[in-house]
Amino acid sequence: MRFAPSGRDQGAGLSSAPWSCVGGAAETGESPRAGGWFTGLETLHRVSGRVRYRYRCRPGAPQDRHSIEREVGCLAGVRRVRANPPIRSLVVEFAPQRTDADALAGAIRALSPPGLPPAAEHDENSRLGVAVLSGAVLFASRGLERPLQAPAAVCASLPLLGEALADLFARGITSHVLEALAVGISIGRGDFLAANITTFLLALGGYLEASIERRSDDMLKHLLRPSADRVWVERHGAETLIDAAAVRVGDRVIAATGTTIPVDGTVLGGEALVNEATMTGESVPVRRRRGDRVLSATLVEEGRLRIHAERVGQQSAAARIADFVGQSLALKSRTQLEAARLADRLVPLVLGLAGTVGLLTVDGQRVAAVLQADYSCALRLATPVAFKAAMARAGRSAILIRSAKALEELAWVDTLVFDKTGTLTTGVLQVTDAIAFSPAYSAEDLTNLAASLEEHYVHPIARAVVEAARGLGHPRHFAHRAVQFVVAHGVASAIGGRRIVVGSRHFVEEDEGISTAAHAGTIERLRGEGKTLLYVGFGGELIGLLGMTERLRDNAAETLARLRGFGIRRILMFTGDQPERARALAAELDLDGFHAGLLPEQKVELLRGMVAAGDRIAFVGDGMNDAPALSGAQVGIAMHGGADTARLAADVALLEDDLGRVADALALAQATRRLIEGNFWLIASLNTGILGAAGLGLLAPVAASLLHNGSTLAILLRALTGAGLPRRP
Ligand SMILES: Nc1ncnc2c1ncn2[C@@H]1O[C@H](COP(=O)(O)OP(=O)(O)OP(=O)(O)O)[C@@H](O)[C@H]1O
Ligand SMILES: [Zn+2]
Repeated sequence: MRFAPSGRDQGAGLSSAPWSCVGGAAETGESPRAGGWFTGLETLHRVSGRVRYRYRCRPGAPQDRHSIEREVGCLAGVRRVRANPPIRSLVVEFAPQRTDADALAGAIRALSPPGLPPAAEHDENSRLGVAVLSGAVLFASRGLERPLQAPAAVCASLPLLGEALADLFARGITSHVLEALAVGISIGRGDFLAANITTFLLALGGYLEASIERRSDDMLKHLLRPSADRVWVERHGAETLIDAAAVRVGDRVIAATGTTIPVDGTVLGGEALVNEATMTGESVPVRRRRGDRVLSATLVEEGRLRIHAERVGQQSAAARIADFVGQSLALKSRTQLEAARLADRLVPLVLGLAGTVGLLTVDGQRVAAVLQADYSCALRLATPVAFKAAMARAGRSAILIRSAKALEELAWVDTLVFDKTGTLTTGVLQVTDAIAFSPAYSAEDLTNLAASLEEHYVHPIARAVVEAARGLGHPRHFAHRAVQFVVAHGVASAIGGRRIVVGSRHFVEEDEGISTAAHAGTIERLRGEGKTLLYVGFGGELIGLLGMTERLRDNAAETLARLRGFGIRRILMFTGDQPERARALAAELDLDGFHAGLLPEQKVELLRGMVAAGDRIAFVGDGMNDAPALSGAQVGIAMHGGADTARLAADVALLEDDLGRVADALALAQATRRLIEGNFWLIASLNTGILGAAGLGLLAPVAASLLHNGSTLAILLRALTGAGLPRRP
């Protein structure tokens, strides 16, 4: 049997940092598609700290002992789980001070089955069914005998009535209730055409929305798949890089700074700060060490872990991604929330108007006509549909926009802050100089030494060094101890018992106390040539320098010009590189300012200060050290090809290595804002007109329904087709 790992020791650190699991809805209570794995759960027997349930699984959901024990074992306070599927018995041991049998039962009921497709597809299909049914009724009922028309209309409107009743009990009077009331009055008055048209148009609208929602979900899911295709594992005592697909349960997987953890498992050794935002939405990293559970698709921000793989490949990824997408889609924009709130407030208004008209005129026809027109369905639907259409459009332009909220904020941005390496410059650096100072090492040795360490990391500099070593024709790997990565400084390890460091001058000189004074001349010469320098210190001595060049992106100037054209007031550069390089580039690109020599925390501090001062900032970065900054600005934009951390911390991720996409994203966001504002205006004026005319008795219910629903659909279609949104250039 498997023990829930959190049960081994209820260490203080562990219990204060509950890690989420698949279907961890029980903990967050927020996943929109939570629930439904266990349809029946009966408490059979309980004593302090132990409870036995009889359970029943939803048909089609996983029934195996392993899945059940694993998922239930993830719940807060659970120490140990034993499931016995043949007799449907589930024994759970828990920490009584943290939970009890009833709370646990609630949490178990709220679990969703791992790896099942989200409910959106069912929703879409059933809505299509309803739309087809009501459409058929609409067309057929003209030919029906009069006495058959009533039951047909009632039949077609049943789903609507059901939804309205459910709403009425759960949330009070909503637009669904108004719609049902209007349809009901029309049926009561024998106006079946009006009833059928309304039912059909509402059903069609519902289907369209579900369909676009599913499509944009699918796209996001596809785009968010973790990128790691090669994984370091420890086999027979040595670390080897293997295909992600070849990782097996029981493997010892190594995950280091800047990479996504490729498996679900338990930490065997090492220590790291892991960002579990993909799972929990919480972007403050948590410390993970021996005995802790870690989850695939979460990110190692700093440190290094040896992990015993318990779930690998699709098995772990599928569920994770579904969860993540659910979370990000649940993140509603302010506009969307405001529209929904406004819609709610307008419902009683329409109802009041209908009541007043009814009292004044005692004319059922007028009441039904007034009830046909309300603002809320258009208000409620048009905004999210426009956002999703824009997100889908963005996806086709190789821009992944994480949420409606991100898109909305991007439209308001007035300041852009760029990171340098890999963002304004191409992510590809070239090692041009390898200069050895010690006679014991040749220039080739120097490159090979540095590459032996750098091959373990993802950073443009690391990549350049590894490429340079490959380019030597006979790369040689120096056996070294585990590599330590110091963010924004460099890498360190030990070879033959002596410490080796490769990194910035600050790192080597100030942190490691290795003097560079003896080689000041060479350093100055290379810097004068505009080279980015890497210092190699070994055994406390500077043994050499690697000089690299980087190139501005071809379209950097053009993109910045476009951004200014979109109304961006300020364009800045924040870089970890030296001021000399930064100044030259800033002058070349005519930036409004720059800050150089920054550590990641300093980038965030600067951004926070600017946000506090009222700037609306988008930060564009690519590296793993950019993750904090990406979440520090209103909108974080991650370049393609950057570290996983950047991609997952970002609100907008570019899927092509093209800086121009930043301007495209901004153009799209602004166009979306215009589209939504236009829709607002249309909805308000059209429906006010309809309401007024209906109240004055100028519109029959059929006409009101056609006008209202027709215009609502037209507005939805306008949103859906993204009218006015820029197409992929
Ligand atoms: N993998 C690495 N190997 C060696 N040195 C590194 C490595 N990563 C970073 N450094 C050193 O730390 C410095 C700062 O790194 P950081 O990633 O913060 O900025 P950057 O890549 O130079 O520029 P930017 O901030 O514009 O992306 C680098 O200029 C380099 O000297
Ligand atoms: Zn190595």
